[in-house]
Amino acid sequence: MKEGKNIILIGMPGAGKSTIGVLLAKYLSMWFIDTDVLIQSLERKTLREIIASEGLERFIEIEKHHLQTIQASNAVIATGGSAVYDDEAMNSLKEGGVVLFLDVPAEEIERRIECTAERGVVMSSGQSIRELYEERVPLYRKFADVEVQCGSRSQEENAQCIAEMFKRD
Ligand SMILES: Nc1ncnc2c1ncn2[C@@H]1O[C@H](COP(=O)(O)OP(=O)(O)O)[C@@H](O)[C@H]1O
Ligand SMILES: O=C(O)C1=C[C@@H](OP(=O)(O)O)[C@@H](O)[C@H](O)C1
Ligand SMILES: [Mg+2]
Repeated sequence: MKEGKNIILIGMPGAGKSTIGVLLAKYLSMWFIDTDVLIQSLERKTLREIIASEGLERFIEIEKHHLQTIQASNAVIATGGSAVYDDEAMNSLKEGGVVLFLDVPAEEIERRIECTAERGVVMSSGQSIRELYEERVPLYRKFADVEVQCGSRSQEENAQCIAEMFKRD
């Protein structure tokens, strides 16, 4: 990988972007940015509060704004699962590095996420995780340079395996 390039993680909520991302940054001596944490600290509200007060569409606009203002290099960037709803934001992230889709099967995501309302997931009322997965996978694939199957390995194994891919480059 070219010096200074970012590694951008995309995927479903609960796929492990945040937990694997921080390990990957440690293994590769890179910065780590969690865009959810970034948005919360800049907005001084939790994502759940933003979604509750502003609604889903406005949340996506706020997320887009903050994703477009990221000026990072040599960073692992863990995005929120809804980042792919905005083409411009994703293209601006993609310009700065390699986009990895961390794919975890819908059944495993269902096991990991007990309450989508509590987590603040961008989904319509009555939509199931499986339906959300089917809606989003084409979007994750649209922006991904690499797809990594993360369902059957531990977070450390996933991070090690991804780190090896980049050490070889
Ligand atoms: N193999 C695994 N890889 C990543 N996370 C896992 C794994 N197994 C269980 N988990 C759990 O799933 C959750 C993943 O959450 P998180 O990293 O916040 O995902 P995301 O940022 O993609 O929403 C964590 O609670 C983590 O402990
Ligand atoms: O997929 C989603 O709709 C969302 C995922 C969350 O991030 P994680 O993917 O890190 O859980 C966060 O950005 C927001 O609550 C919306
Ligand atoms: Mg996360």
